[in-house]
Amino acid sequence: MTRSAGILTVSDNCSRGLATDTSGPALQQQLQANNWTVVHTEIVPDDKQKIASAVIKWSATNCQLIVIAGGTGISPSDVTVDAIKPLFSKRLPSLAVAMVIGSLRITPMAALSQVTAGVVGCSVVVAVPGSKKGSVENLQQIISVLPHAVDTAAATQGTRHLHVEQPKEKDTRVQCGCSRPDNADDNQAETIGEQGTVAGRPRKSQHLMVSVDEALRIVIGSVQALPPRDMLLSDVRPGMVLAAAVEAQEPVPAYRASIMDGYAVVAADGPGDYKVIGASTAGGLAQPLPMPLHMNTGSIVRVATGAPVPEGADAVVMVEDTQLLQADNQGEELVVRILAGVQPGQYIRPVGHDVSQGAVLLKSGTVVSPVGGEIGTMVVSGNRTFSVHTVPRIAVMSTGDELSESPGELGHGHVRDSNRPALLCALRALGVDAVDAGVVRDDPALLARKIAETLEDCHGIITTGGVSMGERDWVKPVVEQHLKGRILFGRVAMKPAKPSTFAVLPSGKFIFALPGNPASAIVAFHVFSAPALRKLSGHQKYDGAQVTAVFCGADMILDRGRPEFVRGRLAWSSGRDKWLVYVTDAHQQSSRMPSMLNTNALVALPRGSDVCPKACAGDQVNVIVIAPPAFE
Ligand SMILES: Nc1nc2c(c(=O)[nH]1)N[C@H]1C(S)=C(S)[C@@H](COP(=O)(O)OP(=O)(O)OC[C@H]3O[C@@H](n4cnc5c(N)ncnc54)[C@H](O)[C@@H]3O)O[C@H]1N2
Ligand code: MOO
Ligand SMILES: [Mg+2]
Repeated sequence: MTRSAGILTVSDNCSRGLATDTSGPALQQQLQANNWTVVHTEIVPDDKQKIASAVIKWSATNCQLIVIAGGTGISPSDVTVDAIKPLFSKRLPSLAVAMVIGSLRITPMAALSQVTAGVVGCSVVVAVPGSKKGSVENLQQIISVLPHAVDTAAATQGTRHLHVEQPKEKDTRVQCGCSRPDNADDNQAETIGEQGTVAGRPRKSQHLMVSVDEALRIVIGSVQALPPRDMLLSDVRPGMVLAAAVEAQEPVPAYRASIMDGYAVVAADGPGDYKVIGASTAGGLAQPLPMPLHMNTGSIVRVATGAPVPEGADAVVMVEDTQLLQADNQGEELVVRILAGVQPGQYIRPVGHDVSQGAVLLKSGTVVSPVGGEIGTMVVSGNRTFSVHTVPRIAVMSTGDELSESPGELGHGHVRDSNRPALLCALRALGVDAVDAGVVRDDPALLARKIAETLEDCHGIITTGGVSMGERDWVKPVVEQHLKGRILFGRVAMKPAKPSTFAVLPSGKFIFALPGNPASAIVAFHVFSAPALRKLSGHQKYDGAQVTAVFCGADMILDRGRPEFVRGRLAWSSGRDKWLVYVTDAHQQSSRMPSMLNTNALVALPRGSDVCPKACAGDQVNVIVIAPPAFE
């Protein structure tokens, strides 16, 4: 029986093409010789996010073994271990010990390596040194036990129970992804109720509580910028990101242009009376001389702002600095007096004055802003099409039997579906192609079908509701059991939005399963989904506007249980010459949609304690800016 493996080479030099990867091919040969099928190979730089991203991606494809070569040393650039450790649902320290003991027999240098192993999802991940010899020698120490290791990891995943579908399954513990099988405090394995019934539902969350930073790292590591495509300017919208630099195909202006309405003159002629021999108007219409206009010393040509300056002229005189001496009976000017002295070059924009041909006007990665400057500059460049990252197509689905879509009277126990319109609006503001996937009832089979159908033509989906501990909170089990997705986190230490969930499906598409409480859904969207969507859209800076030099306008009580994202209003205080942030609303319950009103910043408050119960007016706090700050 062959098993699947991926080999990830971590090396700055190899990824830049400055060195040849010899470890990857050597490991591939070694694995194949031991009956493994190598299904993925990739080279990434020493970059935590890129390493974590590859591991998450391969793990989501059910790749059984992931061998990472490189970045396990002790230099500052060695980040492999830091990148993968937070992803482990289980550490496998003895595999690392076996590698070290075996390698020490070969070289004392093995004492300096940080070889590591653990479980990510259903994949066993092993990090070995980057040298060809070191990587092969280390893997050799454990190669005989790896088949058993991956089978056990996979079998454990197989016991993952869905409380609706496997009523006989006793063990409610979760063994994969972000679940925490080994945390007795947080998981109550035994229940007295029959599985598949309300009484038999798990009475503790099955999902590891991760920090906001960790959750964000996982999200960002799981998505990549969508590929570029050529686009006509008329299709470019704010929020789109250029995937290639834009160079000027032509100079601007393409001809010597007048800066003023007046007369083109020969500067050396100086003040005096001159015959007007023609006109150059914007658009280059010339009368009576043919284009290009040419004039000689002793004569002048009437010019408009932006019109071509005739050949032979080297300055423009403003009409205000002239006097009309003679006109014909059709009203045409015949003789004009130049009143003031003239400097050569005055009021003429030379060719290429604004934009020189070949200049890089917009760099790759430029985000098209609503200001209009990027679109205008793209036009000016003279290009027809532009390489732009594909815009993510993201669906929003509300889940819940209680949700009403119609504006009429509400039935008892029903609530209006506010999350979906709110998130569709937030998505559109990001420049994302937002798809309304409607409301779906709390029915696992229906939910699975609707999510799968929606994802057929979307890159990802945002659902709200059904991710907590209720007996009709089906979204997490549906993702894992029906859709075979990998939940990368299912609880985050934050208030609101604790049950925020992120999962990747075997297709590589993702699900943000956000809590149903309206403020929770919107906060989680801005903290997790928005950065991911910016990255997907091609933004090079995607982590949101995290600002630190902001001060509390008034005291803010700190929550004792969880770090809190308080809905805040950030405004420039001209009186105090500072950015101050105030809580929008004293009622910050996650059920209260109006707490989002006037919010332009999420204030990231730490957990409170007896020693530090509040952030005081004037204290510096961190905020995530989610809408333009105010000037009040
Ligand atoms: N035993 C526990 N109960 C709850 C926990 C917990 O840890 N243990 N967590 C609480 C937290 S925190 C949150 S947040 C919510 C999350 O709930 P769900 O994601 O399961 O969402 P629902 O149960 O479906 O709904 C919660 C609430 O939100 C309203 N809702 C849902 N969808 C919408 C919508 N589209 N528009 C407007 N309002 C919506 C729904 O009617 C409920 O009132 O769980 C806590 N419980
Ligand atoms: O996390 Mo929930 O959003 O506190 O209500
Ligand atoms: Mg619930």
